[in-house]
Amino acid sequence: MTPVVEAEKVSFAYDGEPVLEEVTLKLFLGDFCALIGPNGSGKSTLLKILVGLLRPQEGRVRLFGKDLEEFREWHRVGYVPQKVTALVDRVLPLTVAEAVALGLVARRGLSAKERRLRVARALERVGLSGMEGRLLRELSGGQQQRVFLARALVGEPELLLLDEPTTGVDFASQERFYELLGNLNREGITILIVTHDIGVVDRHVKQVACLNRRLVFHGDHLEFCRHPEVCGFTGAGHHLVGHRH
Ligand SMILES: Nc1ncnc2c1ncn2[C@@H]1O[C@H](COP(=O)(O)OP(=O)(O)OP(=O)(O)O)[C@@H](O)[C@H]1O
Repeated sequence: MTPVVEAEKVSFAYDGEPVLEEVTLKLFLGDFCALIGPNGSGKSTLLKILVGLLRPQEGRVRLFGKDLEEFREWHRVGYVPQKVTALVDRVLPLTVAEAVALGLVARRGLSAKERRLRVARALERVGLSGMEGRLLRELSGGQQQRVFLARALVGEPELLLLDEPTTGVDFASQERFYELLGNLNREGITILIVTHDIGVVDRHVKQVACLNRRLVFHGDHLEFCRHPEVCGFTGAGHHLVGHRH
C-alpha cells in the first residue's frame, strides 16, 4: 500500500543548527498518529516540511506517493498550524465564513454558490452550523479552534496535519475537539497531530511517533503504553516529563 505521507531520511537544520536527523516516518490510509516529543525536538519543523513550507537539506517527502516537488493536489491535504488562534486578534476582523473560505485557495473554478455550500458543510462537520456571519474574534478559543479545523476541512482533504491545535483551550473543549478528530478519522481521514499531552489524546489515537531530533519511536498506541520510557515519559498518564504548558 502506498503511504499517504512519507518522510524518508529527512534531515533539516536552521542556519547550520541541526533540528531533524534522518527522520523516516510513514502514515498509511486511516492512521491516526500523535507526534510527541520534548520542546524544541523538531515536531513543528517536521510538519512544515511535510506540507512543503520548509525544504529539507537531506531526504525526501512524498504525499500520496508523489514527490513533494511534483505534488500539486493540495486540496487533499489539510493543515492546522500552531498558535493559529493567537493570530485572530492581529488580523483584519474576519467572519467565520471568510476564515473557513481561506482553505479553498487551492480549489480553483468553484462558483460562489459552491463555495458557500462547502463552507456550510465544513462548519456543520465541526458543529458550528449557522455561525458563518459571526466575527471570529468574538468566538471562544475552543470555537476558534474548530473554525480553523473547518478551514482545513473545507477542501475535503484525505490527510489532516495539526500542530498543537488545542493549546490554550479548556479541557472540555479539548475533549470535544479530539472526539471530532476521532469521527473524522472514522470517516477515513488520515491524521497526524502534534501534541504535548498524550494523556488527552490517549483514547483517540491509534499510533504514537516520538521525535527527539531523530524518530525514537513509532508504533501502535498500545505498544507505546507498555514502553512509555522510550520517549522519556513517566508511566502514569503519559505526561511528558517537565513539559506542561
Ligand atoms: N524559524 C526558525 N529559525 C531558527 N530556529 C528555529 C526556527 N523555528 C524553530 N527553530 C528551532 O528549531 C528547534 C525545533 O523547533 P520546533 O518548533 O520544530 O520544535 P517543537 O518540537 O515543535 O517545539 P515545541 O514543542 O516547543 O513547539 C528549536 O530549537 C527551535 O528553537
